[in-house]
Amino acid sequence: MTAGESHGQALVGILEGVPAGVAVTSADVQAALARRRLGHGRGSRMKFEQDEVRLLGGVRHGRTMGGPVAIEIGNTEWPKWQTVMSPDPVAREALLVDAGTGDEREIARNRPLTRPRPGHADLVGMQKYHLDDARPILERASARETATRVALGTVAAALLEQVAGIRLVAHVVAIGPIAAPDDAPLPGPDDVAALDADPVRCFDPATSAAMVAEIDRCQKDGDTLGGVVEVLAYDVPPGLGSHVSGDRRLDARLAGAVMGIQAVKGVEIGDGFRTAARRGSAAHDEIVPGDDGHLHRRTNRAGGTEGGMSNGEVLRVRAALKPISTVPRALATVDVTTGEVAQAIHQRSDVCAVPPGAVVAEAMVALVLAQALLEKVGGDSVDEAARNLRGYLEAIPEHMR
Ligand SMILES: Cc1cc2nc3c(=O)[nH]c(=O)nc-3n(C[C@H](O)[C@H](O)[C@H](O)COP(=O)(O)O)c2cc1C
Ligand SMILES: C=C(O[C@@H]1CC(C(=O)O)=C[C@@H](OP(=O)(O)O)[C@H]1O)C(=O)O
Repeated sequence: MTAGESHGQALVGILEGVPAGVAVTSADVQAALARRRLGHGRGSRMKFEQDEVRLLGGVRHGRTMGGPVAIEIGNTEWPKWQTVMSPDPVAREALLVDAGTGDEREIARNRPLTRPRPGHADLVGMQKYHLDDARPILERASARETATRVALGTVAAALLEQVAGIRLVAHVVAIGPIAAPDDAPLPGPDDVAALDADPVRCFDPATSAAMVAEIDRCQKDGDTLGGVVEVLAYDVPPGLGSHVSGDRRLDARLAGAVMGIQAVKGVEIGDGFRTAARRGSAAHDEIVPGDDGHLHRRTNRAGGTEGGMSNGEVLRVRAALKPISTVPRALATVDVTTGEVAQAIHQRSDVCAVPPGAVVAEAMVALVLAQALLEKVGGDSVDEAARNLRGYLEAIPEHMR
């Protein structure tokens, strides 16, 4: 669960069900949040605002204790917003459009937002809550909230690695029309530093350069871009999730969690939509006996799930993000106070949020996998969960592994 607004004092996240003994520190969370701030095409806010992390509960001396983990992320821009976003009532005069400061930015902050942006939550939110100002809607719709998901995802990722050796990596495979070749090598878990160093989190250098150029062209044109990200999870044991009901299927749970990220409009597991165009003989992953006495797959088109369960292959989840809806060359809308045609709100925004989208998608996959792993193996501590996992895996007959 997360709470907090884009320009509020802080965001707060609570993660329940974490076993004791997961090694995690504020520095780990801070490092994950720093990765979410990276990416060519991010707006000016990413440069001047900082994420101030505080582990408020559930962790002692660098280890979880078994209770809910609570993480606060302070917004360092709060002093500028403390009147506009004050939780307690403020004097009416303080909210007048020009509260006497003459400062253009102050005036912009106080002005009611009456020109809803096509593609954002503004208009439908105003309709739903009977509002004539979009502020209360966009504050919570904003993807600022994804900072909290990444913070909680850090705990989930630590749990996955420490219980099961599962490691995740996320990368960008397309920005606008520029896509990495289908046969480009996949990044492994040891390639995270290289991806962090790439301006668009793309593993293919030539594609990365073309993506940066496309973002620059787009910015010059006063426009915005979307794209496609991919999350890979290595060493996921078979049997997480379940075939027995739709809501327990791992693929369904991954799709729901990833689709829940702001701006995500499509989710694929494995080859997803491309599989739909193939014949069955070219769509599935044949099972072959290996020289090592274990079972192997010739391919991994399924992307690590069959029948709603992880199948032991690398998990591959893709998400399509639409272009940012706060378009600098603003789109047509209506001013809801006058009914006149107008240009949509635009003060500042990201040109492209696909690289941070990859980091957020990784966090969501980590959260889903952590829950599915604990459902499978149980345990109140990391050691107990790891022991249970070993017991489960050892009980799979040798010739079936
Ligand atoms: C990391 C990230 C950053 C975003 N930055 C912006 C932004 O600067 N401006 C904007 O209009 N939308 C931005 N968005 C997208 C909006 O939050 C999103 O489009 C909006 O909440 C409406 O939800 P929907 O697109 O899922 O329908 C961002 C999304 C993500 C994942
Ligand atoms: C603050 C973040 O992203 C924000 C997400 C967002 C939106 O509408 O989703 C709009 C922008 O905020 P603002 O309008 O204040 O510039 C982004 O900067 C963040 O990711 O930390």
